Amino acid sequence: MSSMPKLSTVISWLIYLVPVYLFVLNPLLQQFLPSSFTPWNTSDAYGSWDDTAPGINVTDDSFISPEDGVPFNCAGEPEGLNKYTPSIVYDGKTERVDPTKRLSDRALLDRDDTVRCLEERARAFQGWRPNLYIERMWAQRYNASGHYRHHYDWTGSLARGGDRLSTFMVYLGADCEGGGTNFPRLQMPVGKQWCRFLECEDEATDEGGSESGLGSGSGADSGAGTGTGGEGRLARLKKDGITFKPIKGNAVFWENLRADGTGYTETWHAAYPVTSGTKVGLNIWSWYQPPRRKLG
Ligand SMILES: O=C(O)CCC(=O)C(=O)O
Ligand SMILES: [Fe+2]
Repeated sequence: MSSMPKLSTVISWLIYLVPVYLFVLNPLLQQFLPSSFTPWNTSDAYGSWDDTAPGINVTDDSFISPEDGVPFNCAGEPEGLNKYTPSIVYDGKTERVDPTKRLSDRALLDRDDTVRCLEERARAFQGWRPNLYIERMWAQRYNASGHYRHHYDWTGSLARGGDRLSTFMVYLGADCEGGGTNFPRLQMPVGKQWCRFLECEDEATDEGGSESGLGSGSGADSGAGTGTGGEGRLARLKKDGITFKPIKGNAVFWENLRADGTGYTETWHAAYPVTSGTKVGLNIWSWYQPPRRKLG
């Protein structure tokens, strides 16, 4: 006949098991499991990554801007803009120039006082979040017919090491027609006050037929179709979510990743074609990459 163990027996088991867990099992588990699987790691909501994944080299200063402690002065004058070269598209594996998807030129910004100040403000804005790295900044110049078709800024690569957590889309120059930043999956907010920042339907009717080349097609990777002036633009506005007007000095901020590390599909967006003049954009991208645990 089986009988319940005595309370004193259970207590003596515990006396042996607790140190075995604390000093043997727990250190072993910490060593072999990614910290996302260890419930006591609550320092960050993101966590399902693969310990064997390399991620990017977060000290590679051609990709990110390491916090190197170099002093800077926020009142400094902007200095360095390198030569413009054609912009590239990246599918998570390879980089290439593809003007059907992205037609613009880009120039790497030197990390002068102004850029360092922007990096610091971007970190502060996001609460000095741990494991967040500001990518090197590139200016993007769009001349007439320059555009960037609908895409995500994230690639779903967190499990392979890291991904783009957030985007500041800054309009450095907006001496142009067209060139709005479109989010087809977002809804127009209520209230005329938004028309300062977003394209509004009644503006489209007032304007008549001056704008073209702004249609957005449908399905994956649409964007640079053709429009038909006021009427066409009104129809487009009705079905095309929201479009931020490029206004010099303004910026749009959004987060790309959910708390579980997957990408928001609502962030599908495009740079609509510039129809005349020049737009200069600046992406301030924050790369999130938890530290790798060294095995062995
Ligand atoms: O220029 C814009 O309006 C958007 C640019 C963009 O989405 C990008 O560079 O990833
Ligand atoms: Fe983008």
